[in-house]
Amino acid sequence: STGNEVTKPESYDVEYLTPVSIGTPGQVLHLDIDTGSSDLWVFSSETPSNLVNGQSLYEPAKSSTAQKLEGYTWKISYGDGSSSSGVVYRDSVTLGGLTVSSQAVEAATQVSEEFTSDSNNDGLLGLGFGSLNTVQPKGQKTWFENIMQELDSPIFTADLKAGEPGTYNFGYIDKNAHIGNISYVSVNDSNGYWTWTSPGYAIGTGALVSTQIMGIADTGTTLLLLPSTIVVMYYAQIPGALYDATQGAYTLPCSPTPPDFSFAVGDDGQVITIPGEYILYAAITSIGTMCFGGIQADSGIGFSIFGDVALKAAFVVFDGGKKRLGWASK
Ligand SMILES: C[C@H](Cc1ccc(C(C)(C)C)cc1)[C@H](NN)c1nnnn1Cc1ccc2c(c1)OCO2
Repeated sequence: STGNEVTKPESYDVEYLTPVSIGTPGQVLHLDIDTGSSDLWVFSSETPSNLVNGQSLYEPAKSSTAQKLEGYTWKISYGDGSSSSGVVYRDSVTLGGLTVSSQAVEAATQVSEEFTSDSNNDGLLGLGFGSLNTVQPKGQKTWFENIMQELDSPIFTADLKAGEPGTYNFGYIDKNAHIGNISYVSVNDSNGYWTWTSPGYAIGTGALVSTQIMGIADTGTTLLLLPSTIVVMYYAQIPGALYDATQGAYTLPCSPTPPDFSFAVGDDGQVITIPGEYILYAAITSIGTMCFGGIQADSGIGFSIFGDVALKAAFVVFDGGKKRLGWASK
């Protein structure tokens, strides 16, 4: 089988939300598909009402196929400092027309302020590797791990776009969604992430700098987080760019458009070029002269993060069968 689903960007492409149907009859929630985590958790009837602020709720009591996993709990904290925790059900979960009849659905009984204030986000659907799942006493498989063997091919693809809806495809590669060939690189899943190594980068029209950048392909992170040395080099090319200690981030003038940023994939010379305008993230001053940089340092994380700023410049194949990533321009 194959499937596909549209995913829509929130403002500034901070995240992309995808409709997912849970339970019988289906309860549609809009989830943040996140290849950098492996819990499927949702706002629910068990989320204290003072922590709910417009989100849609999963109500297991209204699903004839919901089964409570007695004694099972989950608790997750994310790299941005946000967190959530709760209890666990098994229920039917349909994404892109594909149904997993017995998927672990983690109902939140606690969410941090960042989730409460994000009214359109009803939860996360992790598509990392199951080893990252936080359910106790037994870790649960992701939706993709559960559907994989039914797919024509054990893959899914991400085609995120700047400021417009994109697509997740499951089980097939849409040849019309990419230009030129797809370069594949091996994935090291030992830390549970889609971890790969880029052999180099280029700034603007400059020559490729050969250096290994080890990072994760992460649909759930907004920005491109790279080694500080590369980030300093990039912003050094931009008059007026500066590290704003109060924001803890690099900022740059909102015009003119900054240089493109390219990263190499594989040993066949494939490069993905991020247009400079993707690196002009939100304006930080009301007069709109200075912008938040879409490239920031990965300091303290231990690896780089190829988040949405990078992913929306590419067509990306997440190959669960061969544990590899495919990158193509589009
Ligand atoms: C942050 C997201 C997970 C998330 C998504 C959305 C949200 C809100 C809805 C409340 C907006 C919170 C959290 C990411 N997903 N793989 C993630 N989950 N765990 N680590 N990361 C990536 C990381 C890791 C480290 C860092 C970082 C980022 O920013 C700064 O330092």
